[in-house]
Amino acid sequence: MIVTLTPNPSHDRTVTLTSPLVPGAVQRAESVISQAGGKGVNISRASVAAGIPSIAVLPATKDDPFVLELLTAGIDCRPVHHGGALRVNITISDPDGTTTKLNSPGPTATPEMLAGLVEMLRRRAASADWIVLAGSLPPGAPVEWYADLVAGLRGSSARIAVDTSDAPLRALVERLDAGAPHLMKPNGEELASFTGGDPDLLESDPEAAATAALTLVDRGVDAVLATLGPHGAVLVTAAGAWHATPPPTSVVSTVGAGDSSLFGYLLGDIRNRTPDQRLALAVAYGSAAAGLPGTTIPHPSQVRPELVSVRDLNLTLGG
Ligand SMILES: O=P(O)(O)OC[C@@]1(O)O[C@H](CO)[C@@H](O)[C@@H]1O
Repeated sequence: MIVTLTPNPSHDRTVTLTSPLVPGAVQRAESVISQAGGKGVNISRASVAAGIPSIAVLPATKDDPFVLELLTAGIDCRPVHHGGALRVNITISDPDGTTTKLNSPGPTATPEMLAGLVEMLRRRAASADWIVLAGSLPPGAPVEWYADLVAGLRGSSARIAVDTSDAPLRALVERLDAGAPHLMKPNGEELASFTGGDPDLLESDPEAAATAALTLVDRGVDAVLATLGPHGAVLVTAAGAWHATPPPTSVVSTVGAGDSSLFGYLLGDIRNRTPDQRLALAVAYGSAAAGLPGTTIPHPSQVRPELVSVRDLNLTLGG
């Protein structure tokens, strides 16, 4: 069972263009689609599609069409009451797969809503293999909210994964000594945000990304899955470091690729796969997602781990 928390879910609206986006121009869209999204929601979708039970915890009113969309898709969605209207995030998809994303701040969180989310997670923790805390925090949530949540959940039997960015990520990294998650999934830019490295270098150089990820492992994180866009991903644990290269992919929309990768890793873990096999599943899930429109999350039948090549980085560990 995977329990996901999406404290700032979004209606993902994807505008598909027939010619590349030109800032300042009037352009006609080929199509516009809307999907209930947010990082944890996407992971719950992938999980249910793969036959792994999942609960999606998020703030919303019970009768919000967002909640109804998820329930209709077979996702066990547990909304915690929040009066504010959910945000709309816009994706502009160019014909060559270039993805431009405009993410809104979302409604302001109240202390009651935040406490309700924590309580809902605590109640579900005992039955979960993994609890995934994912995405941005809504306005009004303290930046150290995830860090506190990880420290509070560490006593439960579930393992904890975190995928966030910006100030909440930096606050979590600052406070790893008070309680580290079992898994973190930064991308190159996020690694750079707390190591001070060059984001482009970290995305394109797997050895550099693995060295940056190792700083988290040295501070108590069991595994770091660093997704590197077209350059695949690296996995770093106390036992080793691996890099996986994706198969050639015709990119349609990169939205949800990172969430799909994170789910692929969790799926491999739940199925007791070796670390390199988990990494191959993560990269296969990510590239399958990149080949699908908008925030569409792949079904296992679309995922080809056998086309992913994995190499051992032979990183010097524990030094
Ligand atoms: O603004 P956040 O919470 O960081 O990210 C939100 C978001 O971009 O993440 C998902 C893709 O990973 C989308 O479904 C959603 O729009």
